[in-house]
Amino acid sequence: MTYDRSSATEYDGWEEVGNPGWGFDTFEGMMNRAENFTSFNTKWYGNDEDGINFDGPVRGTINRFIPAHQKPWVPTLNSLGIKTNKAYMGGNPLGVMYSPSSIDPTHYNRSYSANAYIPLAGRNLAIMTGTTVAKINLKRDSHGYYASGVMLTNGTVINANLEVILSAGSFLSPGLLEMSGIGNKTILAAANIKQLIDLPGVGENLQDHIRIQTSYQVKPNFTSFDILRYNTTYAAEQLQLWIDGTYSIYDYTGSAYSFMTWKQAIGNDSTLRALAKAALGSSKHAADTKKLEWLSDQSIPQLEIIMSDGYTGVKGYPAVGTPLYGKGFFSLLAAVMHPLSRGTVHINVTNPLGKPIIDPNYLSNDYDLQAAISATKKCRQIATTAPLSGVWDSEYEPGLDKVNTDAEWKDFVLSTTLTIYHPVGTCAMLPKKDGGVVDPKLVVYGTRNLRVVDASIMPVLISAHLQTAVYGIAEIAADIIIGNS
Ligand SMILES: Cc1cc2nc3c(=O)[nH]c(=O)nc-3n(C[C@H](O)[C@H](O)[C@H](O)COP(=O)(O)OP(=O)(O)OC[C@H]3O[C@@H](n4cnc5c(N)ncnc54)[C@H](O)[C@@H]3O)c2cc1C
Repeated sequence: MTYDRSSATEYDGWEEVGNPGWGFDTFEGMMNRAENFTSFNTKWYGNDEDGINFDGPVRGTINRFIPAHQKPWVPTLNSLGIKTNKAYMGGNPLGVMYSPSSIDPTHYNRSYSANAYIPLAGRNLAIMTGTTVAKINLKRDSHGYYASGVMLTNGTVINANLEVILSAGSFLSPGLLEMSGIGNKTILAAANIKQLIDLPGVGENLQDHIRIQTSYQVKPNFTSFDILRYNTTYAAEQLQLWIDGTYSIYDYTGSAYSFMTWKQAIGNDSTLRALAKAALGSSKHAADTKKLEWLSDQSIPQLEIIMSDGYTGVKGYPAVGTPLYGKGFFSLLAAVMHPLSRGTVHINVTNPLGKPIIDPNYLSNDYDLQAAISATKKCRQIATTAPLSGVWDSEYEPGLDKVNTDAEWKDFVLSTTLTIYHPVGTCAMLPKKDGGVVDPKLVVYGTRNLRVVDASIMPVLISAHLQTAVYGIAEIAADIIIGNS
């Protein structure tokens, strides 16, 4: 439920790679349209000059529940040179902050498209739950291919009067195009699907944020979120408070965030920049060239570190019966904002209607690996800096006595790196010659009325969690479609 935005320069970058009308000037307004912001804490945000809005459908809130051991977060980052940023939704996210969550403060549930937008829809919206689309039906006339409708997995055909909008997400939209005969000839041939439109960019260009974390056992005088794992009486009481709409630990969402450049995080960033240059070689791909450019731009975050309450690492919460069972922890989650690895997602050619084959290609170059190592070391530096150093007794993962040398950090990163679930780029909005799948009107190349509207169209991964951008993309699409119809 992290609700944030990247730097203005990154949205501008989407425009610069061949998409007129997609820069921050437009996109900020589109993200604002979706947003209805409430802050209980007027010290954090509170006026629309900060790049926030108060009358859209999706609720954003600075959480009212902040654990006591999280209070040192802002002063600790401040003492490491990271300035407090109270307006980080406005195109400059660098700094340390309490981030909003997409929470509806009237009942402390998640606010999202299903409960925010659908109630606003007209009576002509029909939703078919539990229904899976097998493919888009394409027909050809003298003007070329057009989408005549979709076929469900049970064989039912639904006809389209005007157009078909594909929003199956970064992992499933490419496969639906492939099932429909749009994509790379070799993949379609292997799956026995007749190629109708040659579009080799489908399912390529997969980018994602990688996440690595360290964890700390809090001093006994602090109550961490882990209490819900081992104290069922407390958990039941708190759940009832939440159901009753009263202040409760169940209100908790991650709120302690920070975004920094490599210079801010590690000082001299020349090694990382050299590794990035070497990793990309002579690539002219838009995602590569933009990421390289952004590495030298001191307005763009390269590292995010979140203080996440409760244990959220890889080793696992201590097992029942072990000495640490019943103890509380927090974790510092680091996310590399612009990893250079690009992967793929395609249909499984031996079972095209089954799960897709995802190859995220994580840590496939020395920049990504070194960035992950630097990110994890930064987590420890933050944890061992006052006043945060005063709230914990021991580093549970990886352990102060276990990981110290470069080789140990490398092993730790290689065995514990996760995703933070931000896949983009697999139906990229780029010129066709550059590997694009959709044009700036989100129309799939080679068709005139098939659009993709989801995270897969983002051509370059941005330094933010994705939901606000997905709402912005949907708002732009709505304008384009209404303008067309
Ligand atoms: C675990 C997790 C945590 C996340 N946390 C955050 C966060 O805190 N903050 C944030 O900003 N972002 C977060 N994200 C990212 C964010 O949720 C996604 O970027 C966003 O949902 C992408 O939207 P989308 O419309 O592209 O795809 P989706 O939200 O994936 O929507 C695609 C929809 O298409 C449906 N679909 C797919 N194939 C078919 C088919 N063949 N027939 C019918 N329906 C189909 C799917 O069921 C799904 O409902 C998180 C993601 C994950 C997975």
